[in-house]
Amino acid sequence: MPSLHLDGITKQFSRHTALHDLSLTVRDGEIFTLLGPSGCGKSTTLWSIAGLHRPDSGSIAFGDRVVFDHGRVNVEPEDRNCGVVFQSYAIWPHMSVAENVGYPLKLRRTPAARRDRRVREVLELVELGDHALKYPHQLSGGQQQRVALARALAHPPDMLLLDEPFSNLDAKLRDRSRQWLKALQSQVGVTTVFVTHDQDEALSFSDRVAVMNRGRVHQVGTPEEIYRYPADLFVADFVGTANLLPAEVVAADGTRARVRVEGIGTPLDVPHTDKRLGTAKVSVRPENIHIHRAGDGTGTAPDRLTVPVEGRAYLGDHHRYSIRIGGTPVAVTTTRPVDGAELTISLSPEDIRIFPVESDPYEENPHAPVH
Ligand SMILES: Nc1ncnc2c1ncn2[C@@H]1O[C@H](COP(=O)(O)OP(=O)(O)OP(=O)(O)O)[C@@H](O)[C@H]1O
Repeated sequence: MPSLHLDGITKQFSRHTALHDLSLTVRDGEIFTLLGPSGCGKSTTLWSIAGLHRPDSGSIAFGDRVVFDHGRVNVEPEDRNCGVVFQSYAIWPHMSVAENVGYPLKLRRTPAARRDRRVREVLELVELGDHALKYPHQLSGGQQQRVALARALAHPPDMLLLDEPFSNLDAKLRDRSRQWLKALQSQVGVTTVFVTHDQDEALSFSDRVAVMNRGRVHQVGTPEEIYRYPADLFVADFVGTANLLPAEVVAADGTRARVRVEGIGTPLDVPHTDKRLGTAKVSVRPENIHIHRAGDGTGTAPDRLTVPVEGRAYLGDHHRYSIRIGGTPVAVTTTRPVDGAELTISLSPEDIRIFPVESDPYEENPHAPVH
């Protein structure tokens, strides 16, 4: 299966720039997810790969095969050999399941006997072997989506492109469908680009993730890299829950920094590769805020803070507490409940990420239109 290379892709819609000089490499056989808020350009990227949008600059290659090079090459969508599945199932209501799945093969004039064999094969693959003669209205939403997937796989595609394919399914079915599709994808081994705005889906489903905002890629990494080492404030805030606290970097040597966090009495010594000093925000995940319990020297160390509990929620496998550090609302989670009206906490320097505020375009002007 080929890898996928996007180089310098820009796409304008009249005066609006949907993609800014976007470059990405998707490795052979991996599940690569485009994650970002609504309108950030995920679908535009996917459609450009499929040949349904024509970018205004840049190039796209499937392995060594250039399918788009602005002004020079533009391979028609039907010749790119992409299997595409959209959010709406887009299967034909007047055709049976087998006819839907066989349609791309019919278009390619595959002989009937070979077509029937392949249809049976892919229907087995998506576990719909017994439903070949049914019509879409006789199937559940999840089954209809599997028909769409079978149709995308009928003529083995070079790229599988999935645009929010689970978003019409309820939470439980969505979860089951993800697991099932992940197993299927590793069996088929097809290079897959997956679009979602759902961070849980992106983290649980992908080999690697590109986090996008306003037509730009902010970070590419494995789910763990994205979650544990967000590249900037936007990624920290968008992926998972992050408490963002105002801070001041007072010393930095390129490996560690001393940072004063508003509301914490003593400066913290944090791993940090940037040498810039001054205004910053620190991000700390709710599960990384340490709760000190009675009997372990509560309140004696200068880096500890005792604050009122402003809210509490039981969430099945963990408990969440709302507190404030300085004036900032902060969420803290723990698997062991805490009694009492106050919480004593500290921040572990190893779990803190520092983001210089000036360096983050999202932070400078989060609501500016992209032109
Ligand atoms: N055909 C079009 N004409 C004009 N503007 C468009 C067109 N398609 C997309 N856009 C704009 O380009 C930007 C990116 O849209 P895109 O659909 O790629 O975002 P997305 O990240 O997929 O969002 P969503 O999750 O809501 O589908 C948006 O501001 C959108 O309004």
